[in-house]
Amino acid sequence: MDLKDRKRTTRQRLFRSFCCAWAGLTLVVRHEQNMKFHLLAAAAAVICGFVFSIPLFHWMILVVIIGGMLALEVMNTAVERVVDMITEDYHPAAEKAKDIAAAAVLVYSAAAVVIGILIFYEPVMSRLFS
Ligand SMILES: Nc1ncnc2c1ncn2[C@@H]1O[C@H](COP(=O)(O)OP(=O)(O)OP(=O)(O)O)[C@@H](O)[C@H]1O
Repeated sequence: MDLKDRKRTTRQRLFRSFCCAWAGLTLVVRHEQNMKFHLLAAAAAVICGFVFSIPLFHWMILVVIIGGMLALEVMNTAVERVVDMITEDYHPAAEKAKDIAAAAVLVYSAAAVVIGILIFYEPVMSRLFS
């Protein structure tokens, strides 16, 4: 913490932290293709939630899954940026770091798909065959 930061009140520091986090989020949304895809998938899940009138508990699961997915994509982008800052040349360690960060997103995406099926299978089937 520098001298300028120490002079700030707690509320000012909190507000500044929020502004930095917001700037990071808008950066990822604007520049990352994968984030746009995740947002589209999240919007589709929310629309399906309304269409099939899923219960409150399922909404809660959906919110956790969507929030986790977006947060993980943000962290993946942060890892990519840090690696790019360290080296722009090909480096096996850079490759491993980026691949491992991407693997975290892949694992969570697979879990999200399974949960999506568990939530929507029954309402979709009953709508189709009723
Ligand atoms: N400096 C590097 N050295 C070695 N391999 C790299 C390096 N940078 C990227 N790679 C390889 O290329 C892949 C894609 O890296 P890149 O930085 O382009 O991410 P990206 O395609 O933008 O990822 P995402 O689609 O998640 O945003 C990495 O997973 C890694 O395998």
